[in-house]
Amino acid sequence: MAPTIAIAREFTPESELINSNYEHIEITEDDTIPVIDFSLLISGNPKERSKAIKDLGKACEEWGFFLLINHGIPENVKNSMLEYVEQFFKLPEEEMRKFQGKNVMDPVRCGTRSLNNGPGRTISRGYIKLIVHPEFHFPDKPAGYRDTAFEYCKSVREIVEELLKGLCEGLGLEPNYISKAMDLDSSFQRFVSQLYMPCPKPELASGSPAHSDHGLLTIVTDNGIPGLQTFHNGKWINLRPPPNAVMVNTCDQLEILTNGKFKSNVHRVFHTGNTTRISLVSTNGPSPDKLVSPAPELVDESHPPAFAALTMREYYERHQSSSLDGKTILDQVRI
Ligand SMILES: O=C(O)CCC(=O)C(=O)O
Ligand SMILES: [Fe+2]
Repeated sequence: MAPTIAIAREFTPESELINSNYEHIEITEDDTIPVIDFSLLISGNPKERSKAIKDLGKACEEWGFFLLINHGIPENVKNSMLEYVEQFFKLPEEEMRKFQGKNVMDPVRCGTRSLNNGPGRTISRGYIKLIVHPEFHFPDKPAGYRDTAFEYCKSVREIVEELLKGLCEGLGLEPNYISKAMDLDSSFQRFVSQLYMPCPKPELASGSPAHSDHGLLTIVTDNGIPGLQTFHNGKWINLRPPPNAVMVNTCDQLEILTNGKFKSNVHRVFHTGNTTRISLVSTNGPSPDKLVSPAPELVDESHPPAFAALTMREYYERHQSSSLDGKTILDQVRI
């Protein structure tokens, strides 16, 4: 079942391990995680919509994270996607090798990642990372995966567009401000699917490192096996979303664009136990060649520009070729 191919940069030699600032921190639960009802956001009822817009802005300011319900992604599409991911990682090694990719900007990359987070603390996960917009790159195996994924990624873009409209309105900007300024007709959308192997020795478990995402908003769903944690008020919060909710992260370029008003979310995966976690992660960002800097409308004497401009492409390249610990890349452009 375990995929065995690997990409060199995905292995971090012990000598290069970063001493994370996010280790040895309390892990807790929090029942005040914001929940946004998408049906109210797109509702024709102005009162409902304006309440949803207010809650959405508050979630991005205070958490950089929220659960989204009534989002309209059909349950059967999500379930098929999860099944296809499982089938994909069962493909024979020589089939998978075709999708391996060679460098971080390749539109199709898959492999395994073993994270060596200290003596005996190794986890294994299979991943496939695909650029799905403006051009749709996707493996042709297993049969049906590509077509279902096309629908799934399109639904995600539509949701993101509506969320961004709501966020713009909340900021006092024209609803299509971000869409126009960041040329979202050719938005940079990436689809990542990860399969976290069971970790039979829970005391040794770790997961993907603490990081914030590139892009504007990330939409995450999973197979119901928990593992994702968000960093909030100095603690790690376990996320246990109800099955009908998707998880949404505010990402670095939304923090840049809003000149720091919305905070990108630091999160990680901490997977333990005898179960396999599968996640579907879609990052949604500006058009690859767009220079991303604070919106002039959100800059004034008391809010000087907090970030230097960088293209989406360059930001992504840095993000993919660095060892991340929290907001590593955002800190590089912070003024
Ligand atoms: O696998 C997950 O649940 C989330 C992974 C993640 O944070 C990412 O791919 O950026
Ligand atoms: Fe992430």
